[in-house]
Amino acid sequence: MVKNAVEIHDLHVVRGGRTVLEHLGVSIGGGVTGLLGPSGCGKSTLMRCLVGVQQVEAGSVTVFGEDAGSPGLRARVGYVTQAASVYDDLSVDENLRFFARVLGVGREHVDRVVDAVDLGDHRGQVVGRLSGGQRSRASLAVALLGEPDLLVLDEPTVGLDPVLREDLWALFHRLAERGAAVFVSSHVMDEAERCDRLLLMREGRIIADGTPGEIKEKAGAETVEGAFLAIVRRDAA
Ligand SMILES: Nc1ncnc2c1ncn2[C@@H]1O[C@H](COP(=O)(O)OP(=O)(O)OP(=O)(O)O)[C@@H](O)[C@H]1O
Repeated sequence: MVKNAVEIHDLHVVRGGRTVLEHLGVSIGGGVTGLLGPSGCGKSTLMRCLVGVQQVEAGSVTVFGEDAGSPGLRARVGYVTQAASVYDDLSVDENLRFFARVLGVGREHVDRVVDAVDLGDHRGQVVGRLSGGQRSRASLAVALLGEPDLLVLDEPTVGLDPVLREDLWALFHRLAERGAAVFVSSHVMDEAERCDRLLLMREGRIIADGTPGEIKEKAGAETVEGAFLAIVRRDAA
């Protein structure tokens, strides 16, 4: 199990003249860590910092001891954005074989990741004709090709039906059990319970950090959503 996959210190990000992340500090280790907060609170921006594609005003982000985005991290970090990152005019198989070549991994990995995301029945189908959920699973399959030690998943379950959501969360836990650090964002509070550790975010700051149980207990709330509201009200008082 990875202990401190990610170390963030005093991270400050301004986008479009607005402060989006405010002197944020946090470490992320093994297991499934959820980043939850309302739309626009800065989740995607934080994830972009982890993979080294966000311009930052101040602070540092290291991943496995190296600066985020370093070439040495390329094979160790898998990143799935909200937009599908596969080619629409290629089939699932063709996409995976192409990315396997780019990443320098053997073809046998294609079978593994197709099974992992349960796209076996759609291998030969052109991605442009898949449903939104199937397309996001194809993107996830690409991210799994290199067997990353850190998986950064930006709202991977948006638009998926409850059964697929359940399957994907089970997959995240299987990956974490095999030793990967899995960092998943969501703005759906009912996904919180599925995380080993939760970071609640609001307006560029982390306002709670703990297991779902710890966060609820500390806030005196029955649900994570209730805890979020209680913390916001307490902060405003
Ligand atoms: N390219 C950009 N230029 C300027 N500002 C941006 C840009 N992208 C995002 N922002 C702003 O940064 C803030 C944080 O956006 P971000 O996408 O990180 O939020 P989020 O929590 O991921 O939201 P969502 O859940 O809706 O995806 C928002 O106020 C947004 O308007």
